[in-house]
Amino acid sequence: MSTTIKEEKVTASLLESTQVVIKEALGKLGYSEEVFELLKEPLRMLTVRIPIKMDDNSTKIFTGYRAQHNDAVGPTKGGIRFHPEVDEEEVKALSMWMSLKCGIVNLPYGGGKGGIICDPRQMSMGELERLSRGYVRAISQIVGPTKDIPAPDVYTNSQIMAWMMDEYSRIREHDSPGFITGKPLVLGGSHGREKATAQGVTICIEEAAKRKGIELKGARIIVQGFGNAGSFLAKFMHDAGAKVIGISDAYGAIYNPDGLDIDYLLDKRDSFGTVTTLFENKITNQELLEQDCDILVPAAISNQITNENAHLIKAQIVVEAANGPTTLEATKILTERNVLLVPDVLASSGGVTVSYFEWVQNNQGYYWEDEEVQRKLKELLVNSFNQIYDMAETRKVNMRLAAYMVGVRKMAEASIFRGWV
Ligand SMILES: NC(=O)C1=CN([C@@H]2O[C@H](COP(=O)(O)OP(=O)(O)OC[C@H]3O[C@@H](n4cnc5c(N)ncnc54)[C@H](O)[C@@H]3O)[C@@H](O)[C@H]2O)C=CC1
Ligand SMILES: O=C(O)CCC(=O)C(=O)O
Repeated sequence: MSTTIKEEKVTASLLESTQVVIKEALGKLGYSEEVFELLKEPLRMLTVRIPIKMDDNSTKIFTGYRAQHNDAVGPTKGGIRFHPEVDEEEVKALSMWMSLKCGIVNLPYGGGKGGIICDPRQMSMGELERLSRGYVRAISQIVGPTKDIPAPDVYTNSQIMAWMMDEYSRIREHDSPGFITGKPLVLGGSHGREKATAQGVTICIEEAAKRKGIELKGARIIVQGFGNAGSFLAKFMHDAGAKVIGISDAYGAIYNPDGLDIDYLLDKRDSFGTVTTLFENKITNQELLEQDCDILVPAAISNQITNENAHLIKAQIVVEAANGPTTLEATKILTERNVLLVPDVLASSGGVTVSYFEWVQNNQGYYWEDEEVQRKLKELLVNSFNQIYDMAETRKVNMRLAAYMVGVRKMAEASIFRGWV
């Protein structure tokens, strides 16, 4: 019972704190209160109940959501999360962050996000397939290549995207690769999508390190989370000559000041990003965040750096690969302590950027080489980083507020031009 109350409190504050920063950003840019009223919540939120036949022949009803924040700029876009702690308020906040990411990288989208309350680690492949297909049937009226385009997020992957694409194509009675991104290459996926989030984080780390005068080669890095975002990032940092001294997953953290054997860990991790269960000598996720390092990358879940531990963070640079890992109070504390915080809506925008490239390729029916994807991604993210860093300097605001100011502008302008406010 007490866990439920705590979870509700935490997720409600994710939405509220997003609203606080959006309001401040719009105010700084001179937009009216009506614009805030429009943008403070998603335009649409669908709740669905999905009955699934389980392997033991029982029927289980799963609850899922799809939020569409604002489609003034274009169709909405954003991932689908399969996690036991998914809830409505969190999905709303996640859809709003997607709008900001698309604004920051200047993609022709608004933000969307979906989630199902479930624990895929406890489900068979058959159950997962039926749940993925059931979710698509339940939301099919409001999604589509020109309406709302889903993608992977926590505990979903290219196989789940493939089932969902197949189900949508059957409903519409024509092949619809542009309905969803993050697909396997053979089904119209893009080169580079799997590693895109980590690639974007890497670009942000490189830029932030330059600003802080830190040499990446030899820099000590801690990464919380060893899934899609965290594990690729650990590999990229290791390959760049940095020393990855700590990583974690949902079951704990491992730490070695001399550096971890990243290739071994990558080889041993499972498809849910679990690897620490193989080790006895562990520390907790919270202890990991407080270890001495140069660069800290939260790449797992929200609300990890709070007013309780922000003053204990030793890193000079914090780059948010996860959505919402740092609370507003903690953002203030880190900024006052002169830690360079690269906010989620910028740092994790590499995923949706390459998802956009995938959708463009699906629409054209013409596919790009990996190098082209890498070049275009780098160009966009370096430009976005510079824009936000300069905004923070010239307007004397923290990096999160600067990112919201850059991210919200196009959506506000498009809503005004459409005559919505
Ligand atoms: N996959 C993508 O393209 C994108 C992901 N993100 C964000 O990055 C973060 C990680 O996502 P993915 O790597 O895709 O997920 P994933 O499902 O591949 O991996 C999740 C990782 O987080 C760990 N984890 C789960 N619960 C945890 C807990 N309570 N404490 C510590 N670790 C925990 C898991 O063990 C696993 O290592 C999420 O916040 C997600 O929203 C952001 C942008 C794009
Ligand atoms: O790739 C996408 O479209 C969305 C990725 C996502 O859900 C995120 O950036 O949080």
